[in-house]
Amino acid sequence: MDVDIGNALASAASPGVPRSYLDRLDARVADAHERIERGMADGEFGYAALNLPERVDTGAIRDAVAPLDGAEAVLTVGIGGSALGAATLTDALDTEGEAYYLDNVDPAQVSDLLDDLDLESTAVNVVSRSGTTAETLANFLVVRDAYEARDVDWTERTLVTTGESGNLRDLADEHDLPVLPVPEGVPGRFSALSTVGLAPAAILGVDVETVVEGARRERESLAGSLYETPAYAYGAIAYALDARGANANVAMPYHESLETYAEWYAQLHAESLGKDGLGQTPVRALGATDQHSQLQLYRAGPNDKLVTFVRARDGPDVPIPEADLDGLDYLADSTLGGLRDAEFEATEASLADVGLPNVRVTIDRVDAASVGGLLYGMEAAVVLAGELYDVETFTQPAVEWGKEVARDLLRGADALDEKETLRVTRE
Ligand SMILES: O=P(O)(O)OC[C@H]1O[C@H](O)[C@H](O)[C@@H](O)[C@@H]1O
Repeated sequence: MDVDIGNALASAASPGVPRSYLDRLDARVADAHERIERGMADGEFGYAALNLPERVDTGAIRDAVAPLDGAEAVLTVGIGGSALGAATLTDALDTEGEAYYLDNVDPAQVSDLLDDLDLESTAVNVVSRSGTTAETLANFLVVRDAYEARDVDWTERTLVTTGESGNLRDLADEHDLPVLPVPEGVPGRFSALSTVGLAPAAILGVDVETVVEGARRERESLAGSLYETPAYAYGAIAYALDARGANANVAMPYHESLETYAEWYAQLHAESLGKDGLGQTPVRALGATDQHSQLQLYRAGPNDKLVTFVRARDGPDVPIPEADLDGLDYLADSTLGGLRDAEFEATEASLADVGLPNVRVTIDRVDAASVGGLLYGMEAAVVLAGELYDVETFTQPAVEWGKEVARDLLRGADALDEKETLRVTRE
């Protein structure tokens, strides 16, 4: 990936980052890079994720998914990092068959989806790093029950990806289900390029080797200067802008197929950097759609955000048919891609015009190699930012707190504290 951070400099934006500060920050980037390389070399928790392009065994993934060959759909049951990386890949890339995700415990959604699916031809992919996540286990039990109710053998259609122990591992052992291991030292939100993210894509015919190859090329670009490393340039500018008041980080891809990427990035960013009272609030947006909703606020609201555009240089296109209509002459000889590009450039210019910092991330195409590179690059950006913020990038204690409390409530514990109430009701 390439990044253009020009519109985030103090010469173009307010808040903006002075070049002289970036030059000084680059010395810290060099130190952070050394720390990251050391963590990678030692396989330290979290840093090990950046080794995945060299370490992930796509052959083992292919072997594990082989029994599911012929499935027309894959239903992944997982949540957070155990669903978002896979969903980003299967939404971005062409698949042979449909990918569905149960990453919520909404009863209406779960039953509607199960009612609609042809379970006979649907593979089930259950993913939980810890093997204990309540939502995932509950959904899996409901899915299993639905297969049994329709007399379809779920054990022949299920693949599990989990750790060495936990409830999910026990279930897999009990029913002799094929199990892919979660990689050592890789937190869920950094697992897109591992068994966790790649297995559903592999079942659906995605060229996962090329995804990994794209990530490997991005890995090769990691060097001790933000001026040489697109991923670090992005991580450094986001960090420096946050310190200057850009407290929101808007991911705005200009490709419908990258809409889920913005969700993936939101988790990666928020869980990694939202610590010790620090961190930008991630916002998901989609170009050109959100030009017709959120853009009003971006241009005319407070200058408290960084907008990150993600777009491909090249891709499929559709000509806009001629129409003999007054006022539509500007569409003559144009294409949908041309219109989208013009809208992107107009949006970028409109934000630059009011000094709202924005960054342009460019990939070659929305294809396996480029998406692999994008995911890897953004992971490296977040790891670098974590070093600059000096936070514990790879933990998520605040999320764990909520998980514990939910479990206690289900076990019958009383509400923790008296909740303050001020109810306003209709007469
Ligand atoms: O893969 P699991 O152990 O089921 O965890 C799923 C998700 O659970 C929690 O919410 C964590 O904060 C996430 O980082 C994780 O991705």
